[in-house]
Amino acid sequence: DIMSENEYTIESVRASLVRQEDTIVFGLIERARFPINSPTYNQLNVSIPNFNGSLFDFILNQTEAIQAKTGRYINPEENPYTENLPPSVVPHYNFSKFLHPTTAVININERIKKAYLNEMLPLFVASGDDGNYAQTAASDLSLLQAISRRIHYGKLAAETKFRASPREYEPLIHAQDREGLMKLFTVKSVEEIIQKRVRKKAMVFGQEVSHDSEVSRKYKVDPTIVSRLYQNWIIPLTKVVEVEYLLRRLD
Ligand SMILES: C=C(O[C@@H]1C=C(C(=O)O)C=C[C@H]1O)C(=O)O
Repeated sequence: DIMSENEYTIESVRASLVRQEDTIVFGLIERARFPINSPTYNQLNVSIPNFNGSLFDFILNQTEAIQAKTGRYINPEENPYTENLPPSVVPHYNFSKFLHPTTAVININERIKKAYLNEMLPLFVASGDDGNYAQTAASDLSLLQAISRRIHYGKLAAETKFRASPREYEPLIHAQDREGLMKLFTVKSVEEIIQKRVRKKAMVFGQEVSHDSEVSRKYKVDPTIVSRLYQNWIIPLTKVVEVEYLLRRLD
Protein backbone atom coordinates (compact mmCIF):
# COMPACT_ATOMS: atom_id res chain seq x y z
CA ASP A 1 0.00 0.00 0.00
CA ILE A 2 1.80 3.07 -1.26
CA MET A 3 -0.76 5.54 0.10
CA SER A 4 -0.23 6.91 3.56
CA GLU A 5 -3.15 6.84 5.97
CA ASN A 6 -2.29 10.41 6.87
CA GLU A 7 -1.86 11.98 3.47
CA TYR A 8 -4.62 14.55 4.14
CA THR A 9 -4.22 17.50 6.49
CA ILE A 10 -6.45 20.57 6.83
CA GLU A 11 -3.74 22.46 4.91
CA SER A 12 -3.71 19.96 2.05
CA VAL A 13 -7.52 19.88 2.00
CA ARG A 14 -7.68 23.67 1.79
CA ALA A 15 -4.99 23.73 -0.92
CA SER A 16 -7.12 21.34 -2.95
CA LEU A 17 -10.22 23.49 -2.44
CA VAL A 18 -8.26 26.47 -3.80
CA ARG A 19 -7.23 24.47 -6.87
CA GLN A 20 -10.79 23.25 -7.38
CA GLU A 21 -11.91 26.91 -7.57
CA ASP A 22 -10.09 27.14 -10.90
CA THR A 23 -12.09 24.21 -12.29
CA ILE A 24 -15.36 25.65 -11.01
CA VAL A 25 -14.72 29.18 -12.32
CA PHE A 26 -13.72 27.83 -15.75
CA GLY A 27 -16.79 25.56 -15.64
CA LEU A 28 -19.01 28.58 -15.02
CA ILE A 29 -17.35 30.43 -17.91
CA GLU A 30 -17.90 27.43 -20.21
CA ARG A 31 -21.57 27.05 -19.27
CA ALA A 32 -22.14 30.81 -19.66
CA ARG A 33 -21.19 30.50 -23.36
CA PHE A 34 -24.71 29.14 -23.86
CA PRO A 35 -28.00 30.79 -22.96
CA ILE A 36 -30.31 29.03 -20.50
CA ASN A 37 -31.55 26.65 -23.27
CA SER A 38 -34.48 25.53 -21.14
CA PRO A 39 -35.62 22.67 -23.48
CA THR A 40 -32.50 20.84 -22.21
CA TYR A 41 -34.22 20.40 -18.85
CA ASN A 42 -37.81 20.04 -19.96
CA GLN A 43 -39.13 16.52 -19.88
CA LEU A 44 -41.96 17.28 -22.29
CA ASN A 45 -39.55 18.20 -25.06
CA VAL A 46 -37.98 14.78 -25.53
CA SER A 47 -39.17 11.25 -26.00
CA ILE A 48 -36.06 9.11 -25.72
CA PRO A 49 -36.89 5.41 -26.11
CA ASN A 50 -36.78 3.53 -22.76
CA PHE A 51 -35.99 6.70 -20.82
CA ASN A 52 -38.23 8.80 -18.64
CA GLY A 53 -36.70 12.21 -18.09
CA SER A 54 -35.18 15.30 -19.68
CA LEU A 55 -32.33 15.41 -22.17
CA PHE A 56 -30.17 16.66 -19.31
CA ASP A 57 -31.08 13.67 -17.11
CA PHE A 58 -30.43 11.30 -20.01
CA ILE A 59 -26.93 12.69 -20.63
CA LEU A 60 -26.23 12.74 -16.90
CA ASN A 61 -27.27 9.11 -16.39
CA GLN A 62 -25.60 7.75 -19.50
CA THR A 63 -22.33 9.62 -18.88
CA GLU A 64 -22.18 8.55 -15.25
CA ALA A 65 -22.88 4.95 -16.28
CA ILE A 66 -19.84 4.82 -18.60
CA GLN A 67 -17.74 6.62 -15.99
CA ALA A 68 -18.87 4.15 -13.30
CA LYS A 69 -17.96 1.18 -15.52
CA THR A 70 -14.52 2.66 -16.04
CA GLY A 71 -13.87 3.20 -12.34
CA ARG A 72 -14.59 6.87 -11.63
CA TYR A 73 -16.51 6.24 -8.40
CA ILE A 74 -13.90 3.92 -6.92
CA ASN A 75 -12.22 7.15 -5.80
CA PRO A 76 -13.88 8.15 -2.48
CA GLU A 77 -13.62 11.82 -3.54
CA GLU A 78 -16.18 11.16 -6.31
CA ASN A 79 -19.93 10.85 -5.71
CA PRO A 80 -22.40 10.13 -8.54
CA TYR A 81 -25.71 11.90 -9.20
CA THR A 82 -27.29 8.72 -10.57
CA GLU A 83 -28.50 5.84 -8.41
CA ASN A 84 -27.96 2.15 -9.23
CA LEU A 85 -24.98 2.64 -11.51
CA PRO A 86 -23.27 -0.39 -13.07
CA PRO A 87 -20.15 -1.72 -11.29
CA SER A 88 -16.64 -0.92 -12.47
CA VAL A 89 -15.19 -3.40 -14.97
CA VAL A 90 -11.59 -2.19 -14.81
CA PRO A 91 -8.78 -2.97 -12.33
CA HIS A 92 -8.98 -0.79 -9.21
CA TYR A 93 -6.37 1.57 -7.87
CA ASN A 94 -5.91 1.17 -4.13
CA PHE A 95 -7.20 4.52 -2.82
CA SER A 96 -6.40 5.40 0.76
CA LYS A 97 -9.01 4.61 3.41
CA PHE A 98 -8.76 7.95 5.16
CA LEU A 99 -12.51 8.51 5.64
CA HIS A 100 -14.60 6.76 8.29
CA PRO A 101 -16.38 3.82 6.54
CA THR A 102 -19.96 4.65 7.64
CA THR A 103 -19.72 8.03 5.90
CA ALA A 104 -19.45 6.59 2.38
CA VAL A 105 -23.26 6.77 2.07
CA ILE A 106 -23.30 10.57 2.44
CA ASN A 107 -24.29 11.98 -0.94
CA ILE A 108 -26.18 15.29 -1.24
CA ASN A 109 -26.07 15.44 -5.04
CA GLU A 110 -29.87 15.49 -5.40
CA ARG A 111 -29.89 18.67 -3.33
CA ILE A 112 -26.92 20.09 -5.28
CA LYS A 113 -28.63 19.37 -8.61
CA LYS A 114 -31.87 21.06 -7.53
CA ALA A 115 -30.04 24.13 -6.22
CA TYR A 116 -27.95 24.30 -9.40
CA LEU A 117 -30.85 24.03 -11.85
CA ASN A 118 -33.40 26.13 -9.97
CA GLU A 119 -31.32 28.77 -8.24
CA MET A 120 -27.72 28.99 -9.44
CA LEU A 121 -28.02 28.55 -13.21
CA PRO A 122 -30.48 31.44 -13.80
CA LEU A 123 -28.03 33.80 -12.04
CA PHE A 124 -25.07 33.33 -14.39
CA VAL A 125 -26.49 32.46 -17.83
CA ALA A 126 -28.35 34.70 -20.28
CA SER A 127 -31.95 34.01 -21.23
CA GLY A 128 -32.60 32.55 -24.66
CA ASP A 129 -32.40 29.40 -26.75
CA ASP A 130 -29.71 28.65 -29.35
CA GLY A 131 -30.51 24.96 -29.84
CA ASN A 132 -27.24 23.60 -28.45
CA TYR A 133 -28.95 21.36 -25.90
CA ALA A 134 -26.49 18.44 -25.89
CA GLN A 135 -23.51 20.80 -25.56
CA THR A 136 -25.32 22.71 -22.81
CA ALA A 137 -26.02 19.52 -20.86
CA ALA A 138 -22.40 18.39 -21.28
CA SER A 139 -21.09 21.65 -19.82
CA ASP A 140 -23.66 21.47 -16.99
CA LEU A 141 -22.49 17.96 -16.22
CA SER A 142 -18.79 18.74 -15.94
CA LEU A 143 -19.56 21.81 -13.82
CA LEU A 144 -21.92 19.82 -11.59
CA GLN A 145 -19.25 17.16 -11.11
CA ALA A 146 -16.72 19.83 -10.10
CA ILE A 147 -19.20 21.42 -7.68
CA SER A 148 -20.12 18.02 -6.21
CA ARG A 149 -16.47 17.08 -5.72
CA ARG A 150 -15.84 20.39 -3.94
CA ILE A 151 -18.87 20.07 -1.70
CA HIS A 152 -18.16 16.43 -0.77
CA TYR A 153 -14.59 17.44 0.04
CA GLY A 154 -16.32 18.53 3.23
CA LYS A 155 -15.92 14.88 4.28
CA LEU A 156 -12.13 15.25 4.13
CA ALA A 157 -12.18 18.65 5.83
CA ALA A 158 -14.32 17.21 8.64
CA GLU A 159 -12.10 14.15 9.10
CA THR A 160 -8.89 16.22 9.38
CA LYS A 161 -10.58 18.51 11.92
CA PHE A 162 -11.90 15.56 13.92
CA ARG A 163 -8.44 13.93 14.02
CA ALA A 164 -6.85 17.20 15.16
CA SER A 165 -9.15 17.55 18.19
CA PRO A 166 -11.29 14.46 18.83
CA ARG A 167 -11.92 15.43 22.48
CA GLU A 168 -13.72 18.58 21.35
CA TYR A 169 -15.84 16.81 18.75
CA GLU A 170 -16.78 13.64 20.62
CA PRO A 171 -19.30 15.12 23.12
CA LEU A 172 -21.06 17.04 20.33
CA ILE A 173 -21.22 13.88 18.21
CA HIS A 174 -22.61 11.83 21.10
CA ALA A 175 -25.25 14.53 21.61
CA GLN A 176 -25.86 14.65 17.79
CA ASP A 177 -25.60 18.44 18.17
CA ARG A 178 -25.67 19.82 14.62
CA GLU A 179 -25.46 23.47 15.63
CA GLY A 180 -22.63 22.86 18.07
CA LEU A 181 -20.65 20.93 15.44
CA MET A 182 -21.26 23.62 12.83
CA LYS A 183 -20.00 26.27 15.23
CA LEU A 184 -16.92 24.26 16.17
CA PHE A 185 -15.63 23.63 12.63
CA THR A 186 -16.62 26.95 11.03
CA VAL A 187 -13.80 29.39 10.26
CA LYS A 188 -15.45 32.58 9.01
CA SER A 189 -12.16 34.22 7.97
CA VAL A 190 -11.36 31.30 5.62
CA GLU A 191 -14.80 31.58 4.05
CA GLU A 192 -14.42 35.32 3.49
CA ILE A 193 -11.04 34.90 1.82
CA ILE A 194 -12.50 32.27 -0.53
CA GLN A 195 -15.36 34.58 -1.53
CA LYS A 196 -12.87 37.37 -2.35
CA ARG A 197 -10.49 35.08 -4.21
CA VAL A 198 -13.12 33.47 -6.47
CA ARG A 199 -14.34 36.94 -7.41
CA LYS A 200 -10.80 37.80 -8.45
CA LYS A 201 -10.37 34.51 -10.31
CA ALA A 202 -13.54 35.27 -12.29
CA MET A 203 -12.01 38.65 -13.25
CA VAL A 204 -8.68 37.14 -14.29
CA PHE A 205 -9.94 33.98 -16.01
CA GLY A 206 -12.97 35.64 -17.59
CA GLN A 207 -11.43 38.79 -19.04
CA GLU A 208 -11.33 39.49 -22.79
CA VAL A 209 -7.68 39.07 -23.76
CA SER A 210 -6.49 41.17 -26.68
CA HIS A 211 -2.97 41.06 -28.13
CA ASP A 212 -2.50 44.83 -28.07
CA SER A 213 -5.06 46.83 -26.12
CA GLU A 214 -5.79 47.22 -22.44
CA VAL A 215 -7.75 44.56 -20.62
CA SER A 216 -11.46 45.33 -20.84
CA ARG A 217 -13.83 45.50 -17.91
CA LYS A 218 -16.25 43.03 -19.45
CA TYR A 219 -16.22 39.54 -17.96
CA LYS A 220 -17.44 36.21 -19.33
CA VAL A 221 -19.16 35.49 -16.05
CA ASP A 222 -20.07 38.16 -13.49
CA PRO A 223 -17.40 38.06 -10.71
CA THR A 224 -19.88 39.22 -8.08
CA ILE A 225 -22.19 36.35 -8.96
CA VAL A 226 -19.35 33.81 -8.77
CA SER A 227 -18.66 35.06 -5.26
CA ARG A 228 -22.36 34.84 -4.40
CA LEU A 229 -22.58 31.25 -5.69
CA TYR A 230 -19.84 30.34 -3.24
CA GLN A 231 -21.37 32.31 -0.40
CA ASN A 232 -24.95 31.09 -0.78
CA TRP A 233 -24.57 27.52 -2.03
CA ILE A 234 -21.10 26.03 -2.44
CA ILE A 235 -19.76 26.84 1.04
CA PRO A 236 -23.05 26.22 2.94
CA LEU A 237 -23.50 22.83 1.22
CA THR A 238 -19.88 21.89 2.01
CA LYS A 239 -20.75 22.58 5.64
CA VAL A 240 -23.86 20.40 5.39
CA VAL A 241 -21.58 17.55 4.28
CA GLU A 242 -19.19 18.31 7.16
CA VAL A 243 -22.02 18.10 9.72
CA GLU A 244 -23.44 14.91 8.18
CA TYR A 245 -19.95 13.42 8.25
CA LEU A 246 -19.27 14.27 11.88
CA LEU A 247 -22.70 13.02 13.02
CA ARG A 248 -21.69 9.57 11.70
CA ARG A 249 -18.03 9.73 12.69
CA LEU A 250 -18.39 7.50 15.78
CA ASP A 251 -20.82 4.96 14.29
C1 LIG B 1 -13.93 23.40 4.54
C2 LIG B 1 -13.72 24.04 5.70
O1 LIG B 1 -14.74 24.18 6.67
C3 LIG B 1 -15.66 25.27 6.64
C4 LIG B 1 -16.14 25.45 5.26
C5 LIG B 1 -15.45 26.25 4.40
C6 LIG B 1 -15.69 26.18 2.93
O2 LIG B 1 -16.65 25.52 2.51
O3 LIG B 1 -14.89 26.77 2.17
C7 LIG B 1 -14.49 27.14 4.90
C8 LIG B 1 -14.26 27.27 6.23
C9 LIG B 1 -15.04 26.52 7.23
O4 LIG B 1 -16.01 27.36 7.77
C10 LIG B 1 -12.43 24.61 6.06
O5 LIG B 1 -12.23 24.91 7.24
O6 LIG B 1 -11.56 24.75 5.18
